Amino acid sequence: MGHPSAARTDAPDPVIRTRALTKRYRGGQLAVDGLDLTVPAGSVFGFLGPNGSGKTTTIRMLMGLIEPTSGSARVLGHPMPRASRAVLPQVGALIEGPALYGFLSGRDNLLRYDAADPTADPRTRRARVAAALERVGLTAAAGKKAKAYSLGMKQRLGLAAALLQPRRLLVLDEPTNGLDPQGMREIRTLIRELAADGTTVFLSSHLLDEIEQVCSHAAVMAQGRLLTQGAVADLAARARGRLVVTTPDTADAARVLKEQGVGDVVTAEDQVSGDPPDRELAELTAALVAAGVRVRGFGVERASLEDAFVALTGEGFDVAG
Ligand SMILES: Nc1ncnc2c1ncn2[C@@H]1O[C@H](COP(=O)(O)OP(=O)(O)OP(=O)(O)O)[C@@H](O)[C@H]1O
Repeated sequence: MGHPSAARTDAPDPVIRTRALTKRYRGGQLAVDGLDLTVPAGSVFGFLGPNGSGKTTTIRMLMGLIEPTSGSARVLGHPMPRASRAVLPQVGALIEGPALYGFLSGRDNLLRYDAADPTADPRTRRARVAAALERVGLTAAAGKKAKAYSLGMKQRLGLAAALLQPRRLLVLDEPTNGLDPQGMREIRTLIRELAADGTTVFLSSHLLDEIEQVCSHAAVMAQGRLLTQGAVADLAARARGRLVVTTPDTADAARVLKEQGVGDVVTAEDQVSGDPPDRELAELTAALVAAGVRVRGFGVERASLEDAFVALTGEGFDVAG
């Protein structure tokens, strides 16, 4: 610290960094509130939050589509929206569903899209379109009219449009929204492949399990504010797992666990669970056995990202919508 020129030679600059980024819409709605986001290079970064938590508003600010009310955003090291013209050609974006012409084939949609891009080389257009179609698995369907495409195929065509040029960053807003499980799997596989090629992927989602499946890093939003961010493994590990005792003697077990300092003891059928105390678990089993509790199972269940979310907010993750 204190030596900016030396700092530059350290870890690569984050691909996205925001400082106190805030957006208040004209109607007065505070959609994003003092957001400090850091997206490391090479990550698959999940931007997680229930509907209305400010994800799309943040993405629109990052892409220079709307001005922040206050605070700042840097993408690929440059300030947005000021450096949009330098930054956006290096960013592939899929926001609010791809804009497609239904009467054109998938291939012709991409040719047209590429022709509208002043930075795209017309001499390599056909080859780049063919490569992008191949990349998303649409080569066989390339001649079909886009209106005949399934939602999943349309979404893949949108991704192909984002991949017509080499990109350092892909920004995908709810890329699996509305897709059936098969379509979701296809998009997730594609995201993993793109990340393996070294592209940083920033994707928003309201699905916890999606983030756990594809992302290396995540940020959790609620009501416009950042609750936490970091490596997915660390986020889950930060939430302590639940101690679970399986026994026919649930009332006795619950009493003993409380006496032993276990918090938040909950009984459900033949199981009693609670927050594990900071002490030797063997002492707990000994106390249970000494009290005559028949212990059929005893262990600490690994915490999931959902546990971490619940621990942070004190409420469940709303996956509705
Ligand atoms: N153009 C707008 N004018 C006024 N308020 C808006 C506008 N766009 C979004 N909002 C409000 O800002 C808040 C955040 O919305 P935003 O779309 O960013 O959330 P989100 O997390 O992306 O949710 P979703 O997944 O539903 O898109 C919401 O309360 C929303 O109603």
